[in-house]
Amino acid sequence: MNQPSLSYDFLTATLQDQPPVAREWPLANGVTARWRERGILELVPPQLDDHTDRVLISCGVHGNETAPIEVANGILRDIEQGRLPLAVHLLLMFGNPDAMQAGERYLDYDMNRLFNGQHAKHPATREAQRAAVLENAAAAFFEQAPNGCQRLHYDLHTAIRGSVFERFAIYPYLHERDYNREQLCWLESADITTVLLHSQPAATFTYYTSRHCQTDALTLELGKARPFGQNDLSRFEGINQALRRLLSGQRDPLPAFANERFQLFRAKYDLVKHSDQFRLYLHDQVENFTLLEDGFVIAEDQDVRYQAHGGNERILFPNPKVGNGLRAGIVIEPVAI
Ligand SMILES: O=C(O)CCC(=O)N[C@@H](CCC(=O)O)C(=O)O
Ligand SMILES: [Zn+2]
Repeated sequence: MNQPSLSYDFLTATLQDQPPVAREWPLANGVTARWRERGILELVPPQLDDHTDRVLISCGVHGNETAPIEVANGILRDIEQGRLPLAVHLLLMFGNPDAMQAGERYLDYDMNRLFNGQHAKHPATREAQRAAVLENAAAAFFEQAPNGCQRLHYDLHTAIRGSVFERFAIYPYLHERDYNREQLCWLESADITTVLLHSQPAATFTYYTSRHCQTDALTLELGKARPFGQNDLSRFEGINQALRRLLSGQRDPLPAFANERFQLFRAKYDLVKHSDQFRLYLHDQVENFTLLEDGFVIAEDQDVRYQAHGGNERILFPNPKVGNGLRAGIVIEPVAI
């Protein structure tokens, strides 16, 4: 890749594993680009001080979730060409380039189950090595953040199934920290009002940066996963415009948080696939957030039976094809904060 043509070429260069000729080069409007690793680019704004916010945008952690990659790449192109000013310190990551190239969720192991140190348990997989690279790059980026600045991480995904609520966010488990209502209102400005609040630590990228880099981190599920070129990007305009406002320093005042404007859910428990005997009693067309009738047997695995209670529970990410020991779905219930 040569210096002057960054944006679309950065995606192409990432896919083809071609590093740029220089590690640092200037873009329009006084922005500096720094190549960190394959698929990891830091953009330094022209005005940098102790209050400049740090924003990590990651996408392609699952290689077949292409719409967020196209959105991020469009933003990158507009910063490069001077159509979008940059007012934050930005780290952009294309998560799993080899899986993106192959059009697959992952090659050896689901990378979003390998953060928070879990990569050490699967050292032979390509995703473990990449997860360690992403963790280190994120940690280095946020370690250098001055005390007074906001640390934000948005990990952009699309889901395997259709969804009762087309777009939703996932808040990683916060331990003793409280939910950031401003972040929830920012989501609303991106047309996302459905949020799952996780109830336990996880090996996801957002849990890692939230816990270890003190970020306000959210996994965003922005629609259904489709191959490159087959996305209707008009359905992603909410997040596209919200990210552009954030990056360019347009901070319009947001209305105060109120539970009534959101559909909030908490994760009650995971359906875990313990063995090859795991049977899921939901057909492939069942959408995310489908209500589960009281008493319905959701899944069975040898002597374990997962059964719905109360009629208020819903199912999220049901997937019987995951590896043994992994989450094959989440049972959730409504909550207010
Ligand atoms: O559609 C699916 O079944 C999975 C979509 C997806 O990749 N979701 C993320 C959610 C991460 C989280 O629970 O915080 C994942 O499964 O990694
Ligand atoms: Zn995903």
